[in-house]
Amino acid sequence: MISATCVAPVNIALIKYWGKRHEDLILPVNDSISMTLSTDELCAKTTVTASESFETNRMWLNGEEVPFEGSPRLQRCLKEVHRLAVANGSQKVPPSWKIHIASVNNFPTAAGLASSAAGYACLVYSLSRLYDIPLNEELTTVARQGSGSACRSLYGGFVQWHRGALDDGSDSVAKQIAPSSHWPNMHVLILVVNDERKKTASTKGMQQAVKTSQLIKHRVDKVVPERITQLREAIANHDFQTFAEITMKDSNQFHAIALDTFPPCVYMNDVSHRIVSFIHDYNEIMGGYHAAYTFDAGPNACLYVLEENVPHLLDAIQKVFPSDSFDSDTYLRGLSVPKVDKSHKIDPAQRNKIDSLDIIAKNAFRYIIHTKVGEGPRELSADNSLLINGLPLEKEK
Ligand SMILES: Nc1ncnc2c1ncn2[C@@H]1O[C@H](COP(=O)(O)OP(=O)(O)OP(=O)(O)O)[C@@H](O)[C@H]1O
Ligand SMILES: C[C@@](O)(CCOP(=O)(O)OP(=O)(O)O)CC(=O)O
Repeated sequence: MISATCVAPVNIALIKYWGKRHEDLILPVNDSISMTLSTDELCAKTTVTASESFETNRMWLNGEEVPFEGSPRLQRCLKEVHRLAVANGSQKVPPSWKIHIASVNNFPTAAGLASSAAGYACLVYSLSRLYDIPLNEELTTVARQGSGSACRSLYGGFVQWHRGALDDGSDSVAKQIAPSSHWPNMHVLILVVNDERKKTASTKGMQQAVKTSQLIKHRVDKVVPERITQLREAIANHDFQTFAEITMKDSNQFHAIALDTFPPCVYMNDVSHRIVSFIHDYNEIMGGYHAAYTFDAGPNACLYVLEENVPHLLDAIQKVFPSDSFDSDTYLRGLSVPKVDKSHKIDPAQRNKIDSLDIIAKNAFRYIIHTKVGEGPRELSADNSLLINGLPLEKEK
């Protein structure tokens, strides 16, 4: 019996992947760029065990067994790992051995916080450790076939998923643009919006967009290629102004395409739109971009902000979106935030303008996660295993 246990990060796209040119191979219609978030705050953790004595492949997600054979995406990932093991001459795991997988997310699953990206990246990375396959571009093509955005979570820092041109998808790979150490003060606040409404799953939503949206063609042919070049340059130059503008415009365009889909897909809600409007007001008061929003296929906002501006932004958020739980231990999660004091050199005129902003909504967020740019997946020691003798910890007892 052999095992590997790993953690993998969430990534949030700055230029969105939306639309496939091949459903099964998960080949996108456009390139995308994301930032990987630190695993200290958000991560998937997975143990994979292979044994001669296992009769079937099995998987447990957050403690509950999920049908392995009923999931074509899981099966495709395993099949691809087997193929790479042969190609790399790795004989660590005999091909006839079945595997057991246990995975947990330290944040809500399927709540629009990119659990599928962290989850499939973690699965594929753990399998690569088990089968002794190197982490390289080819491995990103395997994660891509679990969930498209997962290929970007195999690297830390800033990552580009190249759409590729080949029919077999072998050139549709993720590559790191810059490591997390390149822009270490790039922080993120995730505003988890109070909303239990069910969304249209990303897979379905983008399928409908490709079929029915007329705007998506213009985005793919014209807008994204220009933005990719500009954003790469902005990242290289630590140019937060261009970074922020492209990020916000691309989020808006993605949601415009979702609305241009027929029937339309509505992912943002009223609170999301109020956050957008607040960030524009805030940036105007500050005389430049101090924060940039982006929204995935759900109402939660992800705000990019430089570390030195976090306390002031959070202070302003609490002014306009006051929460009764602000001082509770569970409202502000993740990295600690120093209180705003005199060391935050804010022009008194700006201070006054922020202070005079009206309350927009009370108790609009369930909680806020403060995190930052982070590293790619990593292997943990055996004492972190989620499986004992091939069964999840609690089932074994
Ligand atoms: N740790 C994990 N290991 C393996 N698969 C996972 C893991 N976490 C989530 N998944 C898969 O991802 C699915 C959830 O993906 P879904 O796209 O619905 O939500 P999300 O990724 O949280 O949100 P979004 O894609 O909108 O950001 C789960 O049903 C499961 O199949
Ligand atoms: C809005 C997005 O988060 C869409 C992510 O879509 P998925 O990667 O979840 O879709 P599938 O490939 O069908 O599994 C934008 C992005 O991450 O680029």
